[in-house]
Amino acid sequence: MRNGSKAPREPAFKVEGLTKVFGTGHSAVHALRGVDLDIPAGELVVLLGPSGSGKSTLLNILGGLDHATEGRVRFFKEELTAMNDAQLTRYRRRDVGFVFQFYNLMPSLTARENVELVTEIASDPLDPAEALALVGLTERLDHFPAQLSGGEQQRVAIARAVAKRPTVLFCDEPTGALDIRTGRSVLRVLQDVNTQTGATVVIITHAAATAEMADRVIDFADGRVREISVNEAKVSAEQIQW
Ligand SMILES: Nc1ncnc2c1ncn2[C@@H]1O[C@H](COP(=O)(O)OP(=O)(O)OP(=O)(O)O)[C@@H](O)[C@H]1O
Repeated sequence: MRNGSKAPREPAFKVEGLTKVFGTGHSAVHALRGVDLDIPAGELVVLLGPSGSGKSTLLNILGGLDHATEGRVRFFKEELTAMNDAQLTRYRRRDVGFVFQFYNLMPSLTARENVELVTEIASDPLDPAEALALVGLTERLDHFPAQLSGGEQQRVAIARAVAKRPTVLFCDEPTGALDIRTGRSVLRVLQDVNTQTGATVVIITHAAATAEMADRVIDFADGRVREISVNEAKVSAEQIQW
């Protein structure tokens, strides 16, 4: 049995009949067409699927950045789809970290200061140096983004996202701008965040091999879940075969 003798994990997210339509009439785009899925708390989940299949739309709704057209999303005991904008903002601030393909660091601030932007407004944050140690950047605390490689900048962005101790970390193409070796080191950091902080980590990627390190792989096609597979023998990021 997966997870040894442990009981199945409680769902962090329970998604039922989720649809999202952008626009109306002839120009309507059906980005999600009735999605049902569970994301168990503490798992590392990879979302795969062709361009335009609805992955980012799902992530944006789960992350409280966008509203569903129909259907329900439950986050533990709370219903995200019943929240107003103020409640969604509170949910994002308290529970959610985001990592995107481009790092969005402030160029005039050091690595430590970029992380401090978040820790200064979070309620029970990690120390910025501790967050940067978690991503292996202890030696780079006082470097500016221009003095860091792409992979290092992405690791600062991950430190910034995890410094507020999010319950869930959403990553949209986190290795999309990186070469294979650097991408692998960033995936390793996401794996460490998952195991060391217990955060649920959801990664969108076009690199199908990333699925090898996931607990669960959700394959999208045309706004629907095509397949969900549980990975019985996940590997560490270094062992991924590209
Ligand atoms: N704000 C928007 N307005 C109109 N259509 C949108 C909007 N956002 C997304 N779409 C459309 O919804 C569909 C799903 O897009 P989405 O970005 O979720 O796909 P994706 O699987 O994440 O693609 P990619 O891998 O290229 O990022 C696409 O047809 C897209 O053009």
